[in-house]
Amino acid sequence: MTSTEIYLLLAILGVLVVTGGVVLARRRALPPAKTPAELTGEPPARALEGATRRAPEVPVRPLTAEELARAAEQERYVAGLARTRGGFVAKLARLFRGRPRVSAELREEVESVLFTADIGAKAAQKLLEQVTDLLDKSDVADADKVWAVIRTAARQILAVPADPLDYSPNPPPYVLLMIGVNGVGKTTTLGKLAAFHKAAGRRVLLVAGDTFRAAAGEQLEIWARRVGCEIHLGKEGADPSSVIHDGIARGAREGFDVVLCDTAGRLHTKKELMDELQKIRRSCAKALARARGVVETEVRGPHDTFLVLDATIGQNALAQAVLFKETMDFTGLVLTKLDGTAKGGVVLGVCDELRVPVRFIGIGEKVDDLRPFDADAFVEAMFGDPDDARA
Ligand SMILES: Nc1nc2c(ncn2[C@@H]2O[C@H](COP(=O)(O)OP(=O)(O)OP(=O)(O)O)[C@@H](O)[C@H]2O)c(=O)[nH]1
Repeated sequence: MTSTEIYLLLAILGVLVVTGGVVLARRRALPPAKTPAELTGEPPARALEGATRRAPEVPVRPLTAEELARAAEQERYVAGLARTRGGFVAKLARLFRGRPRVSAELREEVESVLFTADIGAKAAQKLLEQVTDLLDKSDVADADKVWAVIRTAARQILAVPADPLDYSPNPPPYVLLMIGVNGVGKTTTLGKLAAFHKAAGRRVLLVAGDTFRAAAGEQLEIWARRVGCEIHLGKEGADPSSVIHDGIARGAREGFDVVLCDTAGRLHTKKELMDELQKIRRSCAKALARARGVVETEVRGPHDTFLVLDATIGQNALAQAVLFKETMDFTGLVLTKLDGTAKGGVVLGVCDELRVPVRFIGIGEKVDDLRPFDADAFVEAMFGDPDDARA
């Protein structure tokens, strides 16, 4: 090796040593690489988990028994009112189908549906006014808005202000008189009501005040056996006022919580039969006054009198109720057979016209096919989700 070659080799070695020293020195000067924990600021275990973690799963809370019962109840309500929903509500829904925006021209069509529905002219007018108001504000309105306006107006009509029923008067028993035209469902409703009270733990006495028709007493006896409650029967052809008076007196004497009195069906046009109802009402007052130890004039009548209306006759039920009211006071309404008719919209008509609360509705013939009336649940079942109804 020549001396030149030796110098060259030494120079290369020198460069290498210096470069290596610089790199080592720089490495020492750099802080160590951060761990995932240090980068995220989380404790080490959680930070490492985080690298493989998915979005947190929201635990599905099982429904409570109460929520399940409520959902089942609404489902039953909806099923029971399926035919009613198929009436004017379905017709309205068809008008809005496929029209996300509706013009004022639709007003006439809405008017025609409402006024041919079995909801009575006044209720129809109220619903129409709401729709017109909305359409007047602009040339076109969102179909959803029109639908919502109809729902809200229907709810306002149905929500007749009323105190909740008081089944615990002091002293007991609570006395209810059931009245109405023949075949509307008085006896059946009483049987279902007996079951309703029994389930609530009340002692129930049924009173067979329909002494006109022998089969009526037997029908009520069948209900009493089915429900497991007692019955007070008069002789066939006996004066219904006296049978009902004695039934209430027995109810008070024997410590019943609830006394439910049936009456014979009658047409509101038959004066003598309507007079008989007045006499029955006075007998109730007399029996209750005795039970309370007060003078008769201090009691007006039974705690409640329910007029039963058959929804399948539509607007005729409304006319019936108006005429009944002229001669006999009633504190509540029961609309039966809503399961079998597209004319259930009459509920709107009677609520609007009479401003007497609907207390129960019948949605079938079975013992549990009676429902306390609830305006919200009814509107929900009738109008439901607009998209569903318009589909
Ligand atoms: N589908 C259906 N049928 C009902 C309902 N309520 C009563 N009914 C039926 O209507 C018919 C007449 O019922 P009743 O209870 O006998 O009527 P009522 O008013 O006592 O009759 P009268 O004693 O003759 O005045 C029976 O066949 C009942 O089963 C209901 O909500 N839905």
